[in-house]
Amino acid sequence: MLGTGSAFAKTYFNTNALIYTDSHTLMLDCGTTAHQSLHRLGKPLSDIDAVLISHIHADHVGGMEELAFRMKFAFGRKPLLFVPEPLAGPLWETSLKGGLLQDEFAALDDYFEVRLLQPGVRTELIPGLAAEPIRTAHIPNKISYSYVLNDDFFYSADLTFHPELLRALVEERGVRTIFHDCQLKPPGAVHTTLKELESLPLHIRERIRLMHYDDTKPQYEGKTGVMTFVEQHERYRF
Ligand SMILES: Nc1ccn([C@@H]2O[C@@H]3COP(=O)(O)O[C@H]3[C@H]2O)c(=O)n1
Ligand SMILES: [Zn+2]
Ligand SMILES: [Zn+2]
Repeated sequence: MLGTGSAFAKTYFNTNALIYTDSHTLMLDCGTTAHQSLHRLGKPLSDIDAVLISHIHADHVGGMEELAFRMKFAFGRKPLLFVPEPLAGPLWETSLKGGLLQDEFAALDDYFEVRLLQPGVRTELIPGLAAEPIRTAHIPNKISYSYVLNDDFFYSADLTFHPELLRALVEERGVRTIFHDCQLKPPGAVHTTLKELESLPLHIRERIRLMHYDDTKPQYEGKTGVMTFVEQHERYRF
């Protein structure tokens, strides 16, 4: 995990991840703190082959301009950009265009090898990594996706509580691990609260790990039962 913090956490980097396969490295969300986190890890940006985006908030896409510029002008290449089709237009028009537009560079594919994903469709992104975007509720009328990775790992990104989805993932689809955003103190508003997650049955809770938490997280350590915290700069196998 490049980070496990909430959007405004100061002691944790943004909840972004590096996913390693045998041959590639993919970044899952590239927020404002992503490059600082990579630097802290001693991980060169040139090691990144691909990026996958969940939604347009700075803690998830705020590092995309730096990624695009450095890849293009420092390394002379275009990383793969996997993005659900409905998000591709808004990603350029409402987020990246302001910084990246210059005469001859006027679209996402001037900076990235763009691969459009279809919501609800499982696609192999790179050898050994398949992703299915699931449109999930975060902020009313905001396009936002969670991902099922390799059929048995669910990454919520930012999600308001959706117990039926979690139940279906576990009971019908055999998802074994859920990395879920967790707002420690209510109200959740645009995220899922710890209290909401604690209301789930044990067989679901025991698959959940908590991420996207605020700076008060140390006060909750050891108090979240079977749902333990995901830690930044730790590696997890799935
Ligand atoms: N309607 C909204 C919109 C945003 N927010 C806060 O801003 C953050 C943006 O990044 P996030 O990780 O989605 O978390 C959001 C809320 O903290 C919020 O609390 N209510
Ligand atoms: Zn967020
Ligand atoms: Zn968000």
